[in-house]
Amino acid sequence: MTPAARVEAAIQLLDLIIAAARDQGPAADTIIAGWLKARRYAGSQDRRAIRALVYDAVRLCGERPESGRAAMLALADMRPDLAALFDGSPHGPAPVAAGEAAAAPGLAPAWLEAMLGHVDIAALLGRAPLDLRVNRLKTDRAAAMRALGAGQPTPFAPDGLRIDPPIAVEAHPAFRDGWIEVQDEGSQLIALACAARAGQTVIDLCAGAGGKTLALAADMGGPSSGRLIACDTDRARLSRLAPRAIRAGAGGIETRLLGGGREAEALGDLAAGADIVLIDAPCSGVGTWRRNPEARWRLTPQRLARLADIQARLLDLGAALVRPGGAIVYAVCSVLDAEGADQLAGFCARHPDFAVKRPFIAPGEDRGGGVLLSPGRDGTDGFFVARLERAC
Ligand SMILES: C[S@@+](CC[C@H](N)C(=O)[O-])C[C@H]1O[C@@H](n2cnc3c(N)ncnc32)[C@H](O)[C@@H]1O
Repeated sequence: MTPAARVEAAIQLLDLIIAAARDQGPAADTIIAGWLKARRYAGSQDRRAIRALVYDAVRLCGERPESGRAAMLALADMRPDLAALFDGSPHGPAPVAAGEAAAAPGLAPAWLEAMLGHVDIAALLGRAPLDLRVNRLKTDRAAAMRALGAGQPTPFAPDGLRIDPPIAVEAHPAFRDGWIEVQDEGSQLIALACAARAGQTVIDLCAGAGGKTLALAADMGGPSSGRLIACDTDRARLSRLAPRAIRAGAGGIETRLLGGGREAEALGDLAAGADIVLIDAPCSGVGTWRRNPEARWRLTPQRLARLADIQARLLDLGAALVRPGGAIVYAVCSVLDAEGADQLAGFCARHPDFAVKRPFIAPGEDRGGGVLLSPGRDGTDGFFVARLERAC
């Protein structure tokens, strides 16, 4: 493909990504993968170049742009090499018309930027390294580093490896043999905040495909040394846990599919019985903008309010599941107070029998009783995490 044709391809992709963000369609990565799959003529260099153009343009535009072309023109305003490619050549973008507007550069939609004064927003939009968690049920960090021939220990999580720039690890024997899982250091720290131990009853209330469940299983020395119950309302996600657990040598994890709004019924037998309840709640994902920068075009104040309602409900559900002396660990991959510090304040007002404890010694910044992790400060994705201990 010519350089101009790559720019035109990126414009077409941006149009799809903008529409998907407006209509709650698929994520940018999924759109790009599908689009490229259907265009076999694009070679590996074309693919890399198109992907880079798309993500550079997405990162540059804080508000959702009018069109892919407006987004690419914003990038071209900063890069004369790109501007020169709007030349009307075959398969390339049409020349810029007189008065044609480029999208305005920015960090985030104005309403969100106003809620993010306490974090480095530009760092939220930076490029993420690849973090791995070494599976202690199978190996240790030094052996995994030797097997991979790459990586450095992450600064805080004892089983973390950071690979920067990222490499494809899914095809590596160490991955196939269950030695490693792809997991941001922040997620590893959340599992560590649970301090799950052998013999305990641990509920992962929003387990998804089990990323943190597997870390909890490793901390428990394997789930057969206690009870580890992974729950979610999403059948497809939860069904991905079993094969991952087998690969990781962590068979025996119980799974429970919950009905949305009827979660308490499905968990009645566990009332006041858990040592630990991890609530890795559904959230806006503001803390993962490094990986999904277009997510900032999806969020609306209404959607944020709906998420906050679900989070408060899940916290109350968690409170009913914890035994006296047990703990809830509440986490969101968001740095918005509406999903973090404000949720914690509401919970404490509703449940005076719980006390807030710092979930780990380092890293993170204290915020409203919990801890905020952020890419600018801690090098992790953005998270809010809190540990709530129930009085004996
Ligand atoms: C942040 S994700 C969890 C990620 C997962 N813990 C991991 O480490 O990979 C939030 C999960 O909450 C689930 N969820 C949404 N509403 C729920 C509810 N009412 N009860 C339980 N899980 C819910 C979603 O399906 C989603 O998988």
